[in-house]
Amino acid sequence: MKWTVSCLQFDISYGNPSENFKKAETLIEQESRHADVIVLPELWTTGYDLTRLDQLADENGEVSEQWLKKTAKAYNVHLVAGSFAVKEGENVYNTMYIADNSGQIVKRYQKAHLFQLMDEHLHLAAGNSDGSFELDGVKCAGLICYDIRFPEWIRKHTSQGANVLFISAEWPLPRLDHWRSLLVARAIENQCFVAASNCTGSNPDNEFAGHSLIIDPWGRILAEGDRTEGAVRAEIDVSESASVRETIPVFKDLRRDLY
Ligand SMILES: O=C(O)CCC(=O)C(=O)O
Repeated sequence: MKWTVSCLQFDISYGNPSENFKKAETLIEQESRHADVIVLPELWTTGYDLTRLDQLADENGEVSEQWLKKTAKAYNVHLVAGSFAVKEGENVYNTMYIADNSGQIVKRYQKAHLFQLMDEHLHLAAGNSDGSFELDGVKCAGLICYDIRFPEWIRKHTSQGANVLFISAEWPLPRLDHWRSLLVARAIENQCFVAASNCTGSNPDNEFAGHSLIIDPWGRILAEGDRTEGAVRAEIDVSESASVRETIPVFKDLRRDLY
């Protein structure tokens, strides 16, 4: 399977979902002329407006899901739609949605690792299930930002067969070097594609790094953004993941008896 994958990066308007929906839809409309799969950043409708998240969060994901189904179908594109603040009962979850190009929602993943440095644990609840899904018969996983610092969590998904990892983030500029190194490492050690979308711009507390990345299973960077808004796009041949896994059989050589 060959896909053209586009990671969108943009400056999120803080606490302003209607503005962000407009911006995302303009970019999706443009990029859907080229891409089979479009990836969006983390919490892109609200930004990190955590103290107001209780009011801004989407009750049971109703608005997000409706928007997603309509948009994926209208532009005939698979959407790894980044994450949304979704309220369920008393809790707000940092929730990623994936829809296929017919407008069906194929996955909902709630961020498992909350980032204490940005107070996520004070405003959000952590998810307890994994991010594995399939698109066009390709095994994939969708994970969020801080999750990439947990190689065991990523390995769980690639051990289940994921050949493509999609990452949505609001990764701050001061740790841009970590972002790049961790993503390249996750691609090399898991012998899979990584397509990672990160927002640009800033909010009252942070500047964000942009630098969305698409990396192949050998760890080569196929496309990388800078800090300007737009799309970072590359064609990927998903079968390359299996051939790298044959060349260096890391998964066969895992010592599951030792660790
Ligand atoms: O791990 C990091 O340095 C950044 C993580 C982060 O910003 C997040 O998970 O939202």
